[in-house]
Amino acid sequence: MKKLVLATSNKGKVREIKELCSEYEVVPYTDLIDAFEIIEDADTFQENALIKARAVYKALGDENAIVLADDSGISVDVLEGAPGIYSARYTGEGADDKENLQKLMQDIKAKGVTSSPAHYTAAIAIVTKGIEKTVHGWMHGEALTEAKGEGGFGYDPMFVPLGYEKTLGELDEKVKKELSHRSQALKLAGKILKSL
Ligand SMILES: O=c1nc[nH]c2c1ncn2[C@H]1C[C@H](O)[C@@H](COP(=O)(O)OP(=O)(O)OP(=O)(O)O)O1
Ligand SMILES: [Mg+2]
Repeated sequence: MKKLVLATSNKGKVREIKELCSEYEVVPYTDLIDAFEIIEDADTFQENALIKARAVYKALGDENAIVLADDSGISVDVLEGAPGIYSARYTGEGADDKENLQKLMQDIKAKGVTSSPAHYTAAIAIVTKGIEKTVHGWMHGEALTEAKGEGGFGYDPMFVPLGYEKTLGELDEKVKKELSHRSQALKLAGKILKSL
């Protein structure tokens, strides 16, 4: 079984990527080396995913390692696409998921609406010997001003996927597994991984 090293410290991502890449041995990099800070200072999901994958590839010091990074976030139409690449830092550096979720609901409410069209983006970067590739996936839907359910992570309790009436916090995890930005991007990443 080919080993994929994940350049992430987000447990929700690790859980989902393990589920979605079951034909690989998926290992978070922190199982192999000490966690270190990676500054995600680019302007796009794509570049930030590459920054993470390159940093971990270099730190591992194993040229045959295959490293996969995910940079993702939610963009809300009524907020002109915010928080976008700043989703993890919406309430500041070191913010937690709950604080970010509360702020996003408040900011939508402050626009005088109770929901807004929104979408998640995931950029996946794959870095290995002589190769750097990126792909994207999206999930469209509606961002609510009310959090419902405990499923998923991050902004999922306030996000209703297009075609559904419940949030990702409430829906069976199979729905997210099928539809998510991450699963769409990983389907494409799978084609790259097969060619390695
Ligand atoms: O499926 C998702 N369901 C809910 N929320 C999500 C999802 N996907 C991304 N998000 C949110 C969480 C975080 O606020 C930001 C990702 O930020 P992002 O920098 O890519 O990840 P992170 O800092 O948590 O971990 P790391 O950089 O180590 O991979 O978007
Ligand atoms: Mg991050």
